[in-house]
Amino acid sequence: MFSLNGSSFLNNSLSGVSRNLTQSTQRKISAPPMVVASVTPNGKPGDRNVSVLMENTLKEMRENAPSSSSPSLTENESKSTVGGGVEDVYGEDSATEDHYITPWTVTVASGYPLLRDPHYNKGLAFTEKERDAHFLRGLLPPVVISQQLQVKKMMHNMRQYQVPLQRYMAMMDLQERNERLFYKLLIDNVEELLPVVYTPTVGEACQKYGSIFRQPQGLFISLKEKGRILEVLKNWPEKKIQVIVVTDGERILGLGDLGCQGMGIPVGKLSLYSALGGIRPSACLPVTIDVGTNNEQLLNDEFYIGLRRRRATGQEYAELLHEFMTAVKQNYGEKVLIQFEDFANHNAFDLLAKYGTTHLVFNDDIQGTASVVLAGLMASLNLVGGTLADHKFLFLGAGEAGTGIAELIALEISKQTNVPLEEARKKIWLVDSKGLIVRSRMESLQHFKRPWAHEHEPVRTLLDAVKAIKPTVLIGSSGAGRTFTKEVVQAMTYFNKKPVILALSNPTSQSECTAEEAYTWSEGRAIFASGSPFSPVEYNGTFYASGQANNAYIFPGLGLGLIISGAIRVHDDMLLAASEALAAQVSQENLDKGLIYPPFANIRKISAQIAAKVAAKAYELGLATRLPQPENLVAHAESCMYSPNYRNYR
Ligand SMILES: O=C([O-])CC(=O)C(=O)O
Ligand SMILES: [Mg+2]
Repeated sequence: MFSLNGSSFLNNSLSGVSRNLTQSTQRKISAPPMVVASVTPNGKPGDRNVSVLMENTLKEMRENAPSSSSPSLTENESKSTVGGGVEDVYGEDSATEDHYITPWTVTVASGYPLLRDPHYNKGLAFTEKERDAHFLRGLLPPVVISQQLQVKKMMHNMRQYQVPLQRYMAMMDLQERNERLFYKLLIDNVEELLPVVYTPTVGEACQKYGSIFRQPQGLFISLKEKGRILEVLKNWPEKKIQVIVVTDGERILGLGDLGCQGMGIPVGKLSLYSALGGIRPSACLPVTIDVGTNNEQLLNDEFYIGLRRRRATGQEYAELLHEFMTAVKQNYGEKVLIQFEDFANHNAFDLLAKYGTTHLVFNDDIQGTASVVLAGLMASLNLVGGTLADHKFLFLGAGEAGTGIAELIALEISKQTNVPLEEARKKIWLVDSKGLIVRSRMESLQHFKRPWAHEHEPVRTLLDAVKAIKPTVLIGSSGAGRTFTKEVVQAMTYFNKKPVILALSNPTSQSECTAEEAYTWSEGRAIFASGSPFSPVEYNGTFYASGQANNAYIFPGLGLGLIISGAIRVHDDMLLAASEALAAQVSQENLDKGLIYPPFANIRKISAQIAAKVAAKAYELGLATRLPQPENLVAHAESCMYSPNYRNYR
């Protein structure tokens, strides 16, 4: 299939389309196939610029309303006016005869376009036979090497770069050049490369997205596309989409409003869906909704890639989002998973509540983070003792992550102890920018904070809240760095033999404290994990390794579980199931090192376990549509996972 980002294909190979067709006909081969936009009604064979052609066609479609443009029919001729029909990849069945459709055709990639197609390119790993069969002779140097050697070489090259952003760019270039090699590299070197394609480096990449921009990745839907979002979705070259990660860029990690440049996040999350969760890359669609930005620096940046206006709000915002959500379901059906990512609080909760009942959606920052933190807490009980209900939790930050985690902990406590949810919530306290959330503040609180307003006198600072509440677990989720001060960590250590301290905010610059600070200030007693990775720390001659409490442990497996069961809704019990599955993967050996998360090196196995538990829950709740339920869900999940190994071409 051609890649939109593979401008290479569009630019280099349209003259090659007819050649491809001829060659493939002559040779009667069928792999690797490519979808090409062939001649449109108003185009000529061999026209180079398909996007212009398609643009014209679409323009024409818009100008000619269906009834006025339809050819006149005689009395006897009947035409279909109902766009229903059986589901087909190209949408012909669902278009009435009045509608224009895109005349997609399938052909076989060979020669130069094959080398430029990231889905099928293997570079120097094309075999002699493939070089003959696919007209590659002379287009490559004589040597034939294995994918393994390509990985070795790429890793060697990657390690030459000192600057993380250069590594990020090298990885993105590889993704655009040779997709399987990109995934092979990422899967085989996940611990080394996760911080490159994902947190923390992706944060810097988003901040500088405009200046490092080379090729578009993902789908950009801006206010300019209002009224035409369905058309925009149809421009995407892949027809079978299973997961969409969408952001509006308003709260990128803890970095704030990065507008359209937030695209790095959906792209990064989806590369993890494939590498960590085994979802086929072609089934993943990154989307950024551009409603403007309130980031003055970006508005004044000559390299900014987004709409140069302030953010749309209210009805204008809601309408664009609604059109998007409707178009997605219309185009991809009921079972496409939509992950909301890095929306600001004021939209995140409302979008989740609004679409949670009509679409297969979840919010990664509210629910994915909650699930990963709950898993870490469950595992930490092996080190600190007691049950969840025996502990007292204090949060700094009462936004998506804070309240999402708090609610999932309360739900689990309520299930374990049979106390009402309201009772379970009383073990959990939250501090926001105005201090401890208490009953006397109720009137002025945003709705998502209200369940946490317990009876207590006002407390202004985090340190005073630690002293007043005496929590056993301290969780940072405010997006503000350096807020777990020495005094705060020392107070936690004063009240607890082994204080559990989670500094969740991302990227590293926004972390509430560093691993080194946590271990030093607690004199090596803290059970510490953080959203962004930290290297092991030496304190008093002992090495302390900390886990990464990042939703990257959860969403790939959760997504896989939803997809293999054909789930149509996300249920909180699935998040609890995911937490239990992840916690069960923490070995005694991990715990002995103070780790409350398993190493990322085993993540595909872990994702399969999570997927199996999530799928089992979907079946149990009657939310699964893929029937019958496979007997061994773990084996089934593993068998469904995408492998990046090169395929052999006929
Ligand atoms: O992206 C990450 O590393 C975790 C996350 O969702 C966030 O910080 O918003
Ligand atoms: Mg996020």
